[in-house]
Order: sequence, then structure tokens, then C-alpha cells
Amino acid sequence: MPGTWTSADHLEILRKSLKDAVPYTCGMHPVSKEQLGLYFSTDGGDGARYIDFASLKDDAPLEALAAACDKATFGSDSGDVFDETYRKAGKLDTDKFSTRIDIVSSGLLDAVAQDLLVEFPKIFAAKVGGKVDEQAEPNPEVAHPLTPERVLRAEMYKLNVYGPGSFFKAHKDTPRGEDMVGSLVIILPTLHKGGALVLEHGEGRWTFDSSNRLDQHRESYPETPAVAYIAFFSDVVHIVEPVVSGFRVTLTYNLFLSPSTSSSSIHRITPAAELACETSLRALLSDPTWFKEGGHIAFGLSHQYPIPRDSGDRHVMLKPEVLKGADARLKNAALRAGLAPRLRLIYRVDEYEEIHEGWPQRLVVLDDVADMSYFDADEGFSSVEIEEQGEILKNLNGDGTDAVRPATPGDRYEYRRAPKALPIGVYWATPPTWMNQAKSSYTANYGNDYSEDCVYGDAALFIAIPPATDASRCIME
Ligand SMILES: O=C(O)CCC(=O)C(=O)O
Ligand SMILES: [Fe+2]
Repeated sequence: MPGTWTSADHLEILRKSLKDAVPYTCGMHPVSKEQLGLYFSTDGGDGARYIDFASLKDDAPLEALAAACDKATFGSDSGDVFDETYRKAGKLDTDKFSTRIDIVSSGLLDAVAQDLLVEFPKIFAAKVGGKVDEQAEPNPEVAHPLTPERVLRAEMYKLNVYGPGSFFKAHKDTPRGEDMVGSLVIILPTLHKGGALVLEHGEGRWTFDSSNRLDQHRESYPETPAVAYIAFFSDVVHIVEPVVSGFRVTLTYNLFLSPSTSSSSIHRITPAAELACETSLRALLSDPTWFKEGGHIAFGLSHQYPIPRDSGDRHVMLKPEVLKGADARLKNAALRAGLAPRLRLIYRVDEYEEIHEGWPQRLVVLDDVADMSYFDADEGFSSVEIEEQGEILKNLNGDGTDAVRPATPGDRYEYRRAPKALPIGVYWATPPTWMNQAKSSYTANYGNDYSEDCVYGDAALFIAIPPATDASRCIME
């Protein structure tokens, strides 16, 4: 019964919205028979061959394709590496093959975009926690309140051949630019067993058994050529299980956000998960005992976001329009409730120093990307510099009161050392996420290819809560 819900229950709804979201979309997509033709170069570019995937009689053409491939490498922090205990597959770069699949005209990219992209809300609450008002001006504290709608742009990346015994262990896809959001894998209709794609994100684990899907489709709709596909946010850890028999042939694409040239639909349907978050935020705001004194709540986001490896002199901020899936829905819910969600980067400093028991690790929050050497796994960054650029955080309880903390001489020294940065109080509704949360050094530091430009950064959504007595906070009676 909603009437008896406590603030803890509402916070749990918000938490779950980030934790339980599905970070991918997949299925079968029909394509015309002609689109299943593929040319690839042979003999070091002197020759070419053609495969018609719609009328394969045996594996001989696929064996030839596999033979034309180079061995696939993958990216580490310092460059591409070849390690067949981690990745065993063949690859062709885009200058070595030509596919007739058109993901735009076949509608595949649209299908993916509909599931992966979250539209922006166009209405805001007039007051914090107040009624939504179509005429209301967005809260001026939000950096980019009315962002242009975006579309997905796909760049073909590689063709891969996974023959018997081929696999790719846990990795994230390398961020190739600040606007890269996802990866699309098309699995061509060959007869093979194994090679399922497993996704792992937070506490979730999902399996897309494409060979099974292709078999089922072949049986049910023998006259309708189709490919299997899966698109996922590229910071999601994924694994290609070993291929048992046959050849698994894939086309991979990087998915980027591009500004849309047309204005989006006026009648946006609010996703259910977003409405649930909005309701809980409103319930919290209307409770005069919750965050009585005001403060900040913060959500460690469920995804990581590409930031430049080295921002140099540039001020690089994360833009709210890059938010993915559940993170975007939470931001939208806050906007609809009249709040000003702010996307900020989280840095953990002093991480190699001893931490006082019961005292949270020292977190610093920044609007701009800080010194990127921090992300280079080994030391080589200055915590003092980062502290000077940002704000130090201290923990609050879920009701906004100060968390009890040990006041050891060590703590006092730490805070005297940085008097400028009086800690701002924040309640972590979901804990900040870290690049080292991944399960192995490979998943933390390795992608499917090396990139000079970008690394994954950890971000949080900060929401300022006005004091209950403040006129700007709408306490409903
Ligand atoms: O083939 C697949 O399903 C995924 C391959 C992959 O993860 C990659 O190339 O990065
Ligand atoms: Fe990958």
C-alpha cells in the first residue's frame, strides 16, 4: 500500500531502477535474399570471392573465408595484443570485405535505436516536486536542460569468423569517442553450434544463443531470410562462448550518437520505469521529514561513459544526452519532478593510503574531466590536484542527516589540509561505481581493440534537494 511506504522503500525503487535494467536488445531481423551476399578479398588483395549466405550448401566457402582472415587481436592499455588464450577468432578489416546488408534500409538500426535510446522529456515540474507543467521553464541549474534529440549512427567495424574452438573471453568494447554508446553484432545465418554471446552487467547475466535462434528461424520460416542481432551498451562486459561446430560469422558495428535533424515526437510516452522513479522521487520530496535540511543525493550510475584519455587544456564535461538506458530514465524522472540532476565525474583519491576504519573513502566530484593519467592503472596522478579542481564529498544518511563517523586525528588532519574544499554532504542512493569493479584485469583494462582517445570514466548523477522549509520545495499536504 503506497500510503505506508517509507522513504527507504522509495529509495529502493530508485536503486532497483538502475540495478534491474536490461542493457541490450536482440532478436532476428528479416533481410532480403540479396543482402546476404558477401565479397571478400583473397591472395593479399589480388583476388576476390563471393559467398551467398542465403544458399550455403556446406562449410567449404566458410573455410575459405576463415582462411582469408587475419588473427584477431584485442586492445590493452598500451596497445593491441595477440593472445589466443583470451581471444581466438579470425577478422577482416572493412577494406577487405563488402557486405550487401544495409542496416538502415532493412530497418535493423531503427529497431535497435527504439530499444536502446531513451527520448528526452519535454515537460518539467514548475516547482521541485510540484505538478508537471507543459509551460514550465526547465530548472536553470541543469546544465543542458533541453538537449536535441539524438539518432543512432552505425559504423561498420569488422567481420569476424569464429570457427570450431574459437571464443572471446570477458571484455568491454573500446570507447572510440565520447559519443560512442554501443555495439551491434550481426550473426549471419550459417549452421553452427555454440558461440552464444553472454552479457554481464552489475548483478545481471544474460545469454543470447544466436545459433539456436538461427536454427529456430530456419525451421519456422524457411522462406524468410534473416540475421540474428544483438546490440548492447559498449561498457557492458561480454563473452563469446566457444564455437563447437561450424563457423559463426559476424559483422560488428560501433554505435554512435548523432544529433537528430528532425524534431522528435511531441507525444512522448513516458517509459514505465521512468514513471516509477518519478513517483518515488515525488513521494520523497513531499515528505517533510526527508532531507529536512536539504543536501544532495547521488546515484553511482549503472553505466560507464567514454571520456578523453587526456583532456589537455580542454574543459570536457559529460553531456547528459550521452546517458544510457536506466541512467537516462533516472535523469528524466528527476527533470519531470522539477529537480536539477547534474552529471558529474567521480574520482577516488588517496586510494593507496590506509583508510580509517568506518570512514568512507575520500571521494572528489568534478564537473570536468580531470587529469587522465589517473586512469592509467598505475599511480602517476596527484590527489591534491584533483581535490583542488573538485569538491570533496562526505556521506549523509538516507534521511539527509550527517552520517556518524569517527573523528580521528588522521581525519581532522586530512580536512585541515584542504580547507577550501569543505566536504559537501551527499547521500549515495547507489554507491559510486569504479572501473575496478569488473571481474578481472582484462575486463577493467582491455577492450576489443586499443584506442588512443578514450577510456571509460565513472560518473554519478547528483540531485540537489532543497530543505523542506524552502519555498522552492513543494511539500504536498
Ligand atoms: O561476435 C560477437 O558476438 C561479439 C564479438 C565481440 O565482442 C567483439 O568483436 O568485440
Ligand atoms: Fe566485444
